[in-house]
Amino acid sequence: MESNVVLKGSLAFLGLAELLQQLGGGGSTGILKISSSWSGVPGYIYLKNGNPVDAEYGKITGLEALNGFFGWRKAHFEFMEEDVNRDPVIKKSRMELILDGLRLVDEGVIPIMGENDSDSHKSRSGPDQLPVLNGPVVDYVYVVDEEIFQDGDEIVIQNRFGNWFWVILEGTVEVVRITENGKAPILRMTEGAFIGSIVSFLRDGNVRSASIYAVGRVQLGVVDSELIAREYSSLSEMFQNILISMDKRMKQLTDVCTALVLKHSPPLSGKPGGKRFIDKKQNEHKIFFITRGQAFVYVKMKKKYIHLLTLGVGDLIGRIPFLNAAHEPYSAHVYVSDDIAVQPIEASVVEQEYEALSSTLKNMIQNMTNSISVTTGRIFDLIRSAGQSDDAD
Ligand SMILES: Nc1ncnc2c1ncn2[C@@H]1O[C@@H]2COP(=O)(O)O[C@H]2[C@H]1O
Repeated sequence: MESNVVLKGSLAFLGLAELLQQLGGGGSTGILKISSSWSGVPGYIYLKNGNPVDAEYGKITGLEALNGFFGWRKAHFEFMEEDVNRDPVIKKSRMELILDGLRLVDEGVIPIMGENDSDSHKSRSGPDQLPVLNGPVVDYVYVVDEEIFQDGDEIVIQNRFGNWFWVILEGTVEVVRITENGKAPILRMTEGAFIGSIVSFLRDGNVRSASIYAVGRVQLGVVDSELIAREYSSLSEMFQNILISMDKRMKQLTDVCTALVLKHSPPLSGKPGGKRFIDKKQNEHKIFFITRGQAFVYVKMKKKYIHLLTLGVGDLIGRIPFLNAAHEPYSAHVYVSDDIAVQPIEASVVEQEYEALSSTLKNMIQNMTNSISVTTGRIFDLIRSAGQSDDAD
């Protein structure tokens, strides 16, 4: 019974949001059991390939049960790796679940269990505490060389050219955006995470979008980029465009995160312009490429709209179910310019192509979606902590 427990600890140290990110990054399948002395019965979250598919708390199941767990602070967890044969009752992406769960706690919709109110923000990773991005077990088949870096070494230098990749074999690195206003630490990455932009093959020279430093001793595996480049060039144009658009999303999020860390240009608030394009009921399961005009992705927090992304021609609107990388439709609102024109995409066609990829390329794509998810989580934490001083209004 005890042998398949692969991770256990306290939610007071590792909040549920961070725990779900970690299990998600590793693509874990199994059951997360949460126990608290404040509750008579334990709760369960069922994960398949890193995504919560169902949850149970007594007679409460699905999304309602899962949301409630965001309010559990003085609780212990155990993750048991095993097959999960449940229909996916929870349809939202991991990122949407985390963002919504935290928002519902902030808004007081989900009560905090086992803690007095003044402590309620403490256990979540604070604005100065960097989230950590991990990855699945490393597949050594595509590792052609190994490199060692010591604490503080600069592994990647922002704005330099470079289009090779590493996978982290051991240790932790920190991603830092350098600007004229100062250095903005964005997040940390550890075992299994990839370093390097996935779309770098497309350009003559990939300009590094951030600097990366070793935190302690780090061992990196150099990824066989020729192998990846060959596979990448065999992808359909549509699939390549999806990856390019996801990479753009990640870079824009890193811009927003940087501005928040450096406390420059507070994120735009107020009612967005343009017309509403996508919401929970309408277009829920649809995906589109923009063929003309622009789309603006906003999240609503504490009655304010925060402008996260500007999407243009060739970009994707909507969520590809297995990719887990979009904020809309559940956690974000999309507004569009008057001249917008879009072309629908069939998710099943994209999925077929994805399923045929090598596990390495799949891992690299998942790494990008995890980066989007973790960076968004950090943005929300920064906004929340900045917003706490506004709460009095
Ligand atoms: N927000 C982010 N989340 C995760 N990794 C990032 C983020 N921003 C930059 N990086 C990493 O930092 C690297 C800098 O060089 P590249 O642009 O080639 O690829 C980038 C990514 O690997």
